[in-house]
Amino acid sequence: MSWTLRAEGLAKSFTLHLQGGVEMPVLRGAALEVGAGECVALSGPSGAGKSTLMRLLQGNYGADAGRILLRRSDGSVADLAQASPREVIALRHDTIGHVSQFLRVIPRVPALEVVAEPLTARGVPGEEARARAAALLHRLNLPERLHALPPATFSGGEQQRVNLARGFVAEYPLMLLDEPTASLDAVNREVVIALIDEAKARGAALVGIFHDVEVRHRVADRVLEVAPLREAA
Ligand SMILES: Nc1ncnc2c1ncn2[C@@H]1O[C@H](COP(=O)(O)OP(=O)(O)OP(=O)(O)O)[C@@H](O)[C@H]1O
Repeated sequence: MSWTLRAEGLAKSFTLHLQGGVEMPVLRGAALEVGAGECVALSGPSGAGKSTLMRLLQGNYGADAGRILLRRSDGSVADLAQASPREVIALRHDTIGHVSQFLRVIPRVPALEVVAEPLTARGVPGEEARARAAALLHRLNLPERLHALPPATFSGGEQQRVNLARGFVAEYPLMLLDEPTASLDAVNREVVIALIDEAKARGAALVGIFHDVEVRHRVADRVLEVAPLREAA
């Protein structure tokens, strides 16, 4: 199986300015390879560095050392760890899909537009993009009356479903899922499990943090243990 994500030798420390600039290492020599159609779950105790690793894979944090190789849909390979801010934005546009627990949106943009945006940004005509966005929102049981409203006032679970629809509406080679079912009821949790299975079937590589053990068990092909550094040392 060919890899879509290959990260190696990743290191990340934080500088604690409130404690006299002391350096706190969180990751050292972290490595992860994920193939097309595979889902890897990050596990490990609270504070071990799972979210930090996810942020590195998303290009939110710069790595102190290491490589994050990504295979784009045209077969070319990019190193996210060496990418310029402009290249990071381009990779998020066409290669890295992301679903976080919390929705960050531009104020006053309706939910339907929030979900359709990754498609229109790729050149899909507006009407088709909105139709695909609406179909996904329906599948996630978001009431139609909410589609035209900005999600700022939505409940936690409604916002999470908008976030999920935005993440799954376009076909990214790599999907990063940070607690994608945290605020969902059992019915919508099943929808998310089906969306993950479909993404795997079309050849996406997925990395997720799933605190819901049943969800993790059902979607993950492998579990990567992230061990706390100070205990590991
Ligand atoms: N921006 C930051 N500045 C300083 N320290 C940070 C920062 N982000 C994370 N840390 C620290 O790095 C360590 C790892 O945090 P991280 O959020 O990656 O853990 P986690 O495994 O995702 O934990 P949880 O399961 O509780 O979400 C923690 O000790 C945390 O306090």
